[in-house]
Order: sequence, then C-alpha cells, then structure tokens
Amino acid sequence: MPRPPVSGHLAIDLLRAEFTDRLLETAHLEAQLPRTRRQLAFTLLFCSLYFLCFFATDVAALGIVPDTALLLGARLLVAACAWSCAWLVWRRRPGVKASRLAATVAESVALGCFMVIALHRPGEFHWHAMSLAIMLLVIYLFIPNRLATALAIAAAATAVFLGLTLAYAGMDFADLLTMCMLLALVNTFGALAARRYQLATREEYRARLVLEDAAERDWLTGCHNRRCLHDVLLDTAQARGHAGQPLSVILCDIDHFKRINDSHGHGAGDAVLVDFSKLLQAVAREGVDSVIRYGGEEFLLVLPGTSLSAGVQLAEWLRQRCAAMPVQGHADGATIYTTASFGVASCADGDTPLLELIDAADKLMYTAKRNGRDRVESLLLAAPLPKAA
Ligand SMILES: Nc1nc2c(ncn2[C@@H]2O[C@H](COP(=O)(O)OP(=O)(O)OP(=O)(O)O)[C@@H](O)[C@H]2O)c(=O)[nH]1
Repeated sequence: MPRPPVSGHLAIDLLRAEFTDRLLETAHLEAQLPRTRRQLAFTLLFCSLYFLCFFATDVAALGIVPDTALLLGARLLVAACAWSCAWLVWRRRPGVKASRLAATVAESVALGCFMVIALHRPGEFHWHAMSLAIMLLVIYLFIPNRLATALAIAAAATAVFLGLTLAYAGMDFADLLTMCMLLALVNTFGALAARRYQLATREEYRARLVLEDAAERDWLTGCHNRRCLHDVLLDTAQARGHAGQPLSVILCDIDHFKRINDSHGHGAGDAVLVDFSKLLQAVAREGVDSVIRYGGEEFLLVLPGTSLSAGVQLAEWLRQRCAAMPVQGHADGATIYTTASFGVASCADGDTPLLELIDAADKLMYTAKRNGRDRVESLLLAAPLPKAA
C-alpha cells in the first residue's frame, strides 16, 4: 500500500531526540534496526575484549592473590554477558525493544563489575575515573539505546562511583572536586553528542521520507502519481486480488477541460483539478483505496474488495457530485461547473492483473466520452483462462 501523505506528523521532540509521533518513531527505529544490531554486536564484542585485557592491570596492581581471582571472575562475567547479548543480537535478530534491553543489561553488568573492581583497587581511583569516563562515552555514543536510558545509566553510574570514591578512596577535597567536575563534563558532552547523533539520524530519515513522498505524489493535487502506481501499487493491489476478493478500478476524465483552460486560464484549470481530486480523495478509504493522477485531467481510483455494482454506484455518485460542484476560477472570479466521464472495470475474484483492469477502464472511459460525456460505463472482466499445463 502506498504511504499516507507525510505532513504535520514529522516533528522531532528536541529534548528527547525522538519523533513526537510514536508510530513514526517506531518506523524509524525499525528502519535503523539492521544498522543498530551491527553496531551493538560489534561494540559489545570489542569493549568486552578490552575489558578482559585490563585484567593485566589487576595482576600488576595486586599481584596473584585471592582478590585477583575475584576480579578475573568479574571481568569474565562482563565478557560472558556481552558475548551472549552480542550473539543474541547478531544471530536471533531481535526487535527494537529486545535490542535495547540487551544493550541496557550489558551496560549495567559492565558498570556493576567495574565498581567491584574499583573497590578492590582503592588506591587508584584517579585511574578508575578515567576508565569510567571512557565507559560513559561508549554508553552515550557507541551502544545504541534511547537517549533517556543512556543518560539514566550514565548518571547513576557516576553517582555510585563518586559515592565509592568519597567512602573508600581517601581523596582530599581538591582532588574529589576536580574528579566530580571532570565526570560532570564527560556526562554533559556525552549526552549532548548522543542527542546530536540521535537528532541527525531522525533528520536524515525525515528528509528521506519527504523525498520519497515527493517522488510518489503529484505536486498539484497531492494524489499519487504514475510512478507510485508502477513502483508500489501494482504489486500490493495484485496481492490483495489473489486473496480472492473482488477488485475494481475507476478511471475518470474531466470533460472539455481544455475549454476551461482556454476560457478562464490555467489557474482556473488547476483549481478544477484540485477540487475534483479532493472529491476523489474524500471517498477513498484510508489504507485501502488509492487515488492516482493518471494523466493531465485523468484520475484513477483503485478499490480493493469492491464489486462491480459498488464501483458503479460510487462512480455514479462522483459523477453527480462533480456536475453539481461549483469551482471558483480565481483570476476572472467566475464560478465554473464541469462534468466528468467514468469507466469502471472489475473482476470478481482478483485474478485479473491490475494493468488489464486499468486498460479496460480506460477504454470504457473513452466509450463514455463517445456516448455524450458526463456518464459512467462499466464492465465485469471474466477471469483469465487457466494456463495449459
Ligand atoms: N490547468 C492545467 N491544465 C492541464 C494540466 N495538465 C494538463 N492540462 C491540460 O488539459 C487539457 C486536456 O485537453 P484534452 O486532452 O483535449 O481533453 P478535454 O479538453 O478534456 O476533452 P475531452 O477529454 O475529450 O472531454 C490540455 O489543454 C492540457 O494542457 C494541469 O496540470 N493544469
């Protein structure tokens, strides 16, 4: 099904760095998911290997003592957790929520074990602060998660670490203050950079949506264009047809449109096109029917699940409404009345290819023109004969 128009629902909440529209935010995260999974799996593997390598510093600081084994256990726990999460993300291809949960679990386990290691090496809190700063930057910038979650985890870890420093490091006030301010700085710039990155990916996604929408829509009327019909609609409408439902198409053309242009100017002609297309768009069921500007003053309605009689009824209703609809011809102030001719082609079980239905409706519309215009012609197409084996 072609997308609904992208209009006012593209706003981004600048504080949370997320789309305000929940559905759009979800669509964006789903679109990002393959990249998110790759980034998460790689970061978890890379960082856990580094975390393991740092066991060398435990041995250098403590020597081989019972505590060293404990610290090795903590580091192995982090590696096991990170590798499990990376494997899950890489192999099982989880959705957005599960990927974020994996990121949060890995971050929490790593920070928890880091605190244990810091506690067992209380003489080196200066170095631990540096390690924590690097871990915080990884959390903000490299592990894909919600900005709010990353901020909460990083802030909580910083608070716990400063509490441990105060309780166990025996640091003088000046050192403690410097550490507090440096960690606050890391958190501030980490959060700002993460926000900037999150905003950039959403702005990129929004620009893509706007461009795709512009490529698939007619600028004047907002209806889908022929490109959309061929790129998007042909497959989906036919898929619906194969489900055994009826399928109808209506092709309509404004009568003597050239005369409107010639008598009232192209601006008035455009106003007629816009008002006529609004009439068609108003009857289209959202997410089901499609309205396509097929040519200059020709429009196509694709109506899945609509029988011939329902299609004819709709076309007849549109014909009457069009004939009774006054359009203001802007430049000369004239009120313009116009009519349109309609061709309706249907198939009962959706087996007829959409292009064949459109072709039939086109011929029927020209029959309506030949028969005096301002009328509806219709035809039920027989199901194609089964192919010989
Ligand atoms: N104002 C305006 N005119 C357009 C647009 N696209 C096509 N046209 C004009 O639509 C007119 C179509 O004329 P014809 O094909 O002769 O059709 P008609 O006058 O409606 O005659 P019948 O279809 O036989 O009833 C041409 O003059 C085109 O220039 C558009 O976007 N805006």
